[in-house]
Amino acid sequence: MSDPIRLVRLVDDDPDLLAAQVQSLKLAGFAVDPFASAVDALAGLGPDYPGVILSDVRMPGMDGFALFEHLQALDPELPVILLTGHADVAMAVAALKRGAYDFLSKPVGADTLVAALNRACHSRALVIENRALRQQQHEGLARETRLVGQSAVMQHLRETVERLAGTGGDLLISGPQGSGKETVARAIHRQGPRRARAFVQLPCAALDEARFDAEVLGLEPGGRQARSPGRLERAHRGTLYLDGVDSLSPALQARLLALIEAGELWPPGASAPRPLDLRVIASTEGDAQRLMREGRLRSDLYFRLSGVVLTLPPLSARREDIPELFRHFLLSACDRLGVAVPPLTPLVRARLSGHDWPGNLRELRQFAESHALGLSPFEAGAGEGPGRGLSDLMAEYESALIREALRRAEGNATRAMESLRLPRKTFYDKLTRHGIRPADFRASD
Ligand SMILES: Nc1ncnc2c1ncn2[C@@H]1O[C@H](COP(=O)(O)OP(=O)(O)OP(=O)(O)O)[C@@H](O)[C@H]1O
Repeated sequence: MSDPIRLVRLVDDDPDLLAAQVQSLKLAGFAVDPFASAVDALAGLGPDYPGVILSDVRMPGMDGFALFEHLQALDPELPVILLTGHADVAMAVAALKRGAYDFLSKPVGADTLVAALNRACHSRALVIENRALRQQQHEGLARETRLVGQSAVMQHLRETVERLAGTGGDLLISGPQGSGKETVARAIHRQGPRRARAFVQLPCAALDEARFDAEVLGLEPGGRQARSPGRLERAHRGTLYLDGVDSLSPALQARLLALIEAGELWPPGASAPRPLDLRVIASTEGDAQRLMREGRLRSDLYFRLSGVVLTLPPLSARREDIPELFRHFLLSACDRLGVAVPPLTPLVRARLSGHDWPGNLRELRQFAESHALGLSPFEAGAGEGPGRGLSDLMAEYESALIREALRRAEGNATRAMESLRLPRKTFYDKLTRHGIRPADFRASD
């Protein structure tokens, strides 16, 4: 994500305090719109306001709590920070439970205020970005995450997804690599009661002790709150997808479970806990019960999640879906790359019907994408120089995909690695092999 917009609508009926706060926030780099009353602050405010609200509580006429109620009705995801006196703390805690972003007891130190506003702006930017992405999906990208396939297994799966989505409960999805676990989890989220909230993926394979605090809790080394919220906080009221939960160490599984079960988070320095309300969907590559027996999945976590277990079959068990899936991936790729749809050759057809697809849908998708790019190894020969064999073409394709992922992630190696779903070591090995440097994809300041 690019840097968030640091825009604050500031409400205080005391003109001196208002002027002082405007000045200090501007000095800290915020754009500030000051208002002397809640009614003025509401005027002209739409549901997609890109900034955040900072309001005093005690004001004549409409007070800060009433302003919060109006803002909740306008856009429940708009961060509202309330500045309270000692006497209002109980009500402020109640407002927090109803969705206020934070409250700060007066007098507030400049650092505390700036840190809270930075976090709120970041969270707002994520919400706005998510909305834009959702909009794009509705406008055509929906087919990227549609559950394609007419086999009996797929039809049954679609019905199950629809039924489970409505229950809002936690669940576990198991299936071989690339078989569609995340796609199914997203479909359940999208059709469920939390669809307007975030779907946050947590790639468990990438987490060790050090990265757990940063990724899950949004903490910097040393325990300070980072500018961007952790994934748990981002998933509040939405769905948290624990991708490959069995790859987390047992100790981290226990920590994660304790956090989820507590139903609240205590960011360092916070005056009250933040509520944490999650739907948890976890995935494992192997059979979850076996993983539990082998000690790779803690039994308490298993029992929390295993009320419903969905098992996805390998692609080889539903071969009749292969042609439709291939067409779907090919059309999506051509659309995205802006290239004409290449014809299906007998060799490609033979591959589709003859290969076992151990990498399941991901492998089929990559095959369709390489065909869209004219890199299909089975079509090599015409137009390709002598000596360019299958492995050259595959290497070229792999390098192109990694570069594209880094470009999209603006040079952020972790994000690129996650989007490619590669383990850290494999990703860095590939960077070395192809001579790719993430820094080359970062915008120069
Ligand atoms: N039923 C489906 N219809 C269309 N596309 C699908 C379907 N299932 C999966 N895909 C696509 O196949 C690819 C792999 O799917 P996904 O990432 O959901 O698998 P996964 O099981 O979560 O993978 P991993 O084991 O690596 O975590 C993705 O590109 C996804 O968009």
